[in-house]
Amino acid sequence: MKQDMIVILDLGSSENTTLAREIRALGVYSEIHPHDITKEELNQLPNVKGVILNGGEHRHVDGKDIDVLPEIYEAGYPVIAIDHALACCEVKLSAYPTEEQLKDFVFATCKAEANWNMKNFVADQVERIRSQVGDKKVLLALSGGVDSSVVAAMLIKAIGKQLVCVHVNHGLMRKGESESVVEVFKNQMDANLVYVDASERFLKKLENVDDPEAKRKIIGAEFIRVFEEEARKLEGIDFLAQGTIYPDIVESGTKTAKVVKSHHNVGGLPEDLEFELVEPLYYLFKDEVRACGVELGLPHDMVYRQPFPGPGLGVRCLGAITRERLEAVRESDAILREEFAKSGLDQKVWQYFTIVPDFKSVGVKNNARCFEYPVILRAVNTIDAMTASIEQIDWAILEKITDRILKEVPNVNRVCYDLTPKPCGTIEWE
Ligand SMILES: Nc1ncnc2c1ncn2[C@@H]1O[C@H](COP(=O)(O)OP(=O)(O)OP(=O)(O)O)[C@@H](O)[C@H]1O
Repeated sequence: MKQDMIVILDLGSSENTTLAREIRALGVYSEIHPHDITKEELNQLPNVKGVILNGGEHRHVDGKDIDVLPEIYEAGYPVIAIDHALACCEVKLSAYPTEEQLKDFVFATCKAEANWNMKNFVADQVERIRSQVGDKKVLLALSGGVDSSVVAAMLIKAIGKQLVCVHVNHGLMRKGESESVVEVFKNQMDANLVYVDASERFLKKLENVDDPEAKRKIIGAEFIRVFEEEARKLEGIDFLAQGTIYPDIVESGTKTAKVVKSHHNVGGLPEDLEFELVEPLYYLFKDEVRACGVELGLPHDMVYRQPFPGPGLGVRCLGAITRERLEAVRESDAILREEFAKSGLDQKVWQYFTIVPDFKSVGVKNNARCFEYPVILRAVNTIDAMTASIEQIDWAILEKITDRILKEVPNVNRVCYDLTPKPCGTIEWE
């Protein structure tokens, strides 16, 4: 293993991730572990140089104060405590450490080296994956999104053709998206890729369904069904890889934090399909996942793309999905993305897309009355997706996009710009 590690033990602080990130910012790898980790478990973690007992406002759990096991102090590592007056170590800080205090502990006391970088992380993960998997096969659901793409690239590097990727085209992908998964993974990286075109099947299931929640449920359940069918066709698979990332774990609730939301990746597979999990991005934050993707040689567009909802364009084709309107969403979205890239807005705006509602309005085209759909543009900025503000797009760019959509997208005769911030409008319309 190439990187030194500082272990943070979670004793109810709400700043565990902030602390982990600050230590990583010093160039030293850091992981958060539960307060009741045993000495043996701690000793099994690679290259531990020091331990931080991170106390805080949630230390009182189920009527009593939680604490680390006394044996932790005998594990042979330097220990520092934050906001934990009863800790049995020399250095006890009453409040969150300053940068100087942190540096002093990490470098002077623990003698950790600043050797945390993506090159070393990838090298360590490749080694871990090889020893976990041996000569067995691993299955991965590859959406083409950032997380599963980086997992795929990592596993291809570690075990090559022992990885089987399954990409499901549910017909709700953006223009060119499934094609780019095939191009990058099958053609360029020579991966073992199973491409399933299930568009017809999804569209059939979604016919006449106009309730947004019902649409999302059908898409999710159908995805699991298709993936399960493919998994059953394959033989001798022992592992399932997932793009679980650190915020998924932290948000799912540690032993002291209240559950923010439960997160399942490719959850929902039947229990008789028993796989052991491979999760090589488990300890990475989103920006680190992107940096890891770059290190693994993935195209910039794939790694820095904007977030895309699981149900895809299905929630932007409002109401009951029709092929006609789905095409209008896909084509207008492609134009919007192209024009944003040309003007550099793609580097600035967090998320931008188009929506096509299920009603028509009157217009005039080629001197004749027409009755067609509107396209709604949305471009928002946010830090945490809890609130969002509207991007003030240059008028000339809006006009150019409008002009192109009206000329190039069939069945559309009107373009609108959504000026609603969140709250009260959510980012997506459904
Ligand atoms: N069309 C698809 N084909 C194959 N796998 C998929 C597809 N859609 C989703 N998945 C799998 O389900 C996981 C969760 O999907 P979700 O839409 O929540 O994206 P995510 O957590 O942002 O991950 P990603 O960035 O990889 O899309 C993905 O990481 C991927 O493994």
